[in-house]
Amino acid sequence: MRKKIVAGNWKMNLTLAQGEQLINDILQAGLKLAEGQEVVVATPFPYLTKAKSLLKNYPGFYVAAQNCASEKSGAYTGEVSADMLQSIGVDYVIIGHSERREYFQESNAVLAKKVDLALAAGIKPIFCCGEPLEVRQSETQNAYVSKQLEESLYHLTEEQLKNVVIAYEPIWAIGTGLTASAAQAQDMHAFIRSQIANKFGREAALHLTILYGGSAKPGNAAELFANPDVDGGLIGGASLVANDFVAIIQHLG
Ligand SMILES: O=C(CO)COP(=O)(O)O
Repeated sequence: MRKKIVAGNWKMNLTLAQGEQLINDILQAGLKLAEGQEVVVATPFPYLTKAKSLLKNYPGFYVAAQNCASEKSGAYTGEVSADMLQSIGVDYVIIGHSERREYFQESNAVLAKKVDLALAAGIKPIFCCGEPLEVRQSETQNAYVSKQLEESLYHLTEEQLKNVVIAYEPIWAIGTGLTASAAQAQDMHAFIRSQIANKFGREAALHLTILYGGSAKPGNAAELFANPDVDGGLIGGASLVANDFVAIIQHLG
């Protein structure tokens, strides 16, 4: 069966000391992860090594970067490559978060290159997709998301896709307190799975972990995770509070 994942995206928050405290508080909760369940913490780049060393003796706990470069190496001042992330033991990398798409003009084509470099380095991409409010209001979200998948993932082989996680994050629900309803999440996740089945086959689609992100919190996680095509969450704000993050993980079931 496919993996169930709760991933915390810290974004550009916390000092190293605060991040360390947060991880220690999460570990203190003594979570018992069931077979196939994973917890991922996506920290800022400078904390990844520390996060990895704190989590390395805890089976089922992994670290993620929040981005990687779209080039392999070379004169790209300020960039961090997938190979560098691999060399410090990073397990996952978030690719195509809507904040990167919006503020750093990351196109579907650039994201396809990042996905390729991450996979080549042995790091699993958490590929984000999701529509802005006006697209949802015009009820064209399926076509919008489908194009994101097509242009960044459809060049992969079925074998490569096995190492990709998809996160559906409707932009209108990110940091707004507005959550997609359980039915809206399920509808989109089922749609994404059907698109993947059409392109890569039924087996690949059944194996694919699809996370929901956007104002997920302890109070709505159970309802969201109860849907057959929602395999966990990518959590922003609530991942910065140990008790909330732990409560969300517990709702994985
Ligand atoms: O962007 C998100 C996770 O990547 C979601 O953020 P919030 O949970 O703060 O809405």
